Amino acid sequence: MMETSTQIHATVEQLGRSGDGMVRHEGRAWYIPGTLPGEQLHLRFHDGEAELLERESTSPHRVEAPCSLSDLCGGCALQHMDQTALLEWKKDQVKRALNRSGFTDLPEPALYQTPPHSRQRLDVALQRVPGGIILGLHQRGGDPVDMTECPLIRPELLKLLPPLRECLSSLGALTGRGNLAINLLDSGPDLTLETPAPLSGSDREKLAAFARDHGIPRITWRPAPGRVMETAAQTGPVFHHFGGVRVSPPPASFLQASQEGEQAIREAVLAGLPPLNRKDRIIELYAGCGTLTFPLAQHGFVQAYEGDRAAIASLRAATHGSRAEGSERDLNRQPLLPPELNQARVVVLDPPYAGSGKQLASLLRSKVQDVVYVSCNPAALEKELPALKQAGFAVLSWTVIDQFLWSTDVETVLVLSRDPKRIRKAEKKRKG
Ligand SMILES: C[S@@+](CC[C@H](N)C(=O)[O-])C[C@H]1O[C@@H](n2cnc3c(N)ncnc32)[C@H](O)[C@@H]1O
Repeated sequence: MMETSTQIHATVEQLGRSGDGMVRHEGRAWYIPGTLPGEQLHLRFHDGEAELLERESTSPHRVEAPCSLSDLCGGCALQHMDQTALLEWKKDQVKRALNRSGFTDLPEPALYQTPPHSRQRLDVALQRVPGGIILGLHQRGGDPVDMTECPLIRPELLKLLPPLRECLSSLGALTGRGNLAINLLDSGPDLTLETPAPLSGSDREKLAAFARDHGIPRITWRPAPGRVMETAAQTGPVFHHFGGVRVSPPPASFLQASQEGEQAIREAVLAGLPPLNRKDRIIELYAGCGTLTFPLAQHGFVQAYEGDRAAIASLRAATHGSRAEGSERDLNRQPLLPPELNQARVVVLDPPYAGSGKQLASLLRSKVQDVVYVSCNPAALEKELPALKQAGFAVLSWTVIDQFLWSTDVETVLVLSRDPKRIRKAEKKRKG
């Protein structure tokens, strides 16, 4: 059978959720990587696929990618877009989610963008290849790309990569594919390594020597995520500070992507609290190991809930002398119920990427008037916002934080209230 192909000229209408330019052809949307809104494209459609033959015009927001790996590495989808336009696009995504959910009369948002070289968390794939290993992020749907440069990560992490590559390539346990998570903590880089085979005695010696030589307090090993971990090397205490409180995060624990992003989130959350007495209760849901708990504890008594056993154990161990307590709870299976939530003057929630599901439904049935919602996914937010609107909440303020520079991810802090007095006050301030 003869294959048919069609050629067209089309203009990119908008960016899709993955950051690819969207054009319409024969009633359907097609997504073309590396293109920007307003750009004119010459395309060929062949076998159900769109091929970019030529970009015939250039968006004023197009810039040269700061990284020579940008076409290959799947870590960044939008390095070819200037940072101001990128932040504006992220803001528009959140605004659309709010508007579609019925929140139309909105205050101006606060915007924040983290600078390059600020990422403090890195999760890289490892792959044994002839003569060594590849250490880097996956191409879109493909093999990892060796991270020989990266404009995202902190310089300390970048500097660590060449000796790390050398050390890991000498490990017998890395027989095929593996993974490495690095959290840059106050105590130094905390490494969690996954390899297909168990570590041998000689592997452990190499890791211990690497930890000693490079100021790494801890290297942990596990066969796969969720499996039992063991300490492969420990040269000193592991710690990090949240709101001035010293916490000992578990291996591969959740940490905000950058210190700057964490600060922006923290400031937006604290600024969104209603007036509080020190005795007032703040219920914090999805607390991790205490990023927001300890700063919140300076404003009220915090009851923090978290499902990850190791994370909540580290939070609880740090609560001594602070005005916070932590409880382990799977908030999907056992959401906090309205009578429990009603004890709170304000609820702060920072759910995972998928959103807060049943927990939000229970929150909306409670009498809680004030909520600060931290979201890392506008799509999940869009699913949950209509119920908040229906339950009588208004958006008092919203902050869009681009802490995942050059990716499509967006962090948002929404300050919501259904307290008529607080809503009126916010409106008065906004309009007058
Ligand atoms: C986006 S992180 C926020 C953590 C913390 N607020 C911070 O800023 O570091 C989401 C947290 O939700 C926790 N989590 C995910 N699913 C959960 C569940 N079903 N019940 C309770 N916690 C859960 C994760 O372990 C993670 O710590």
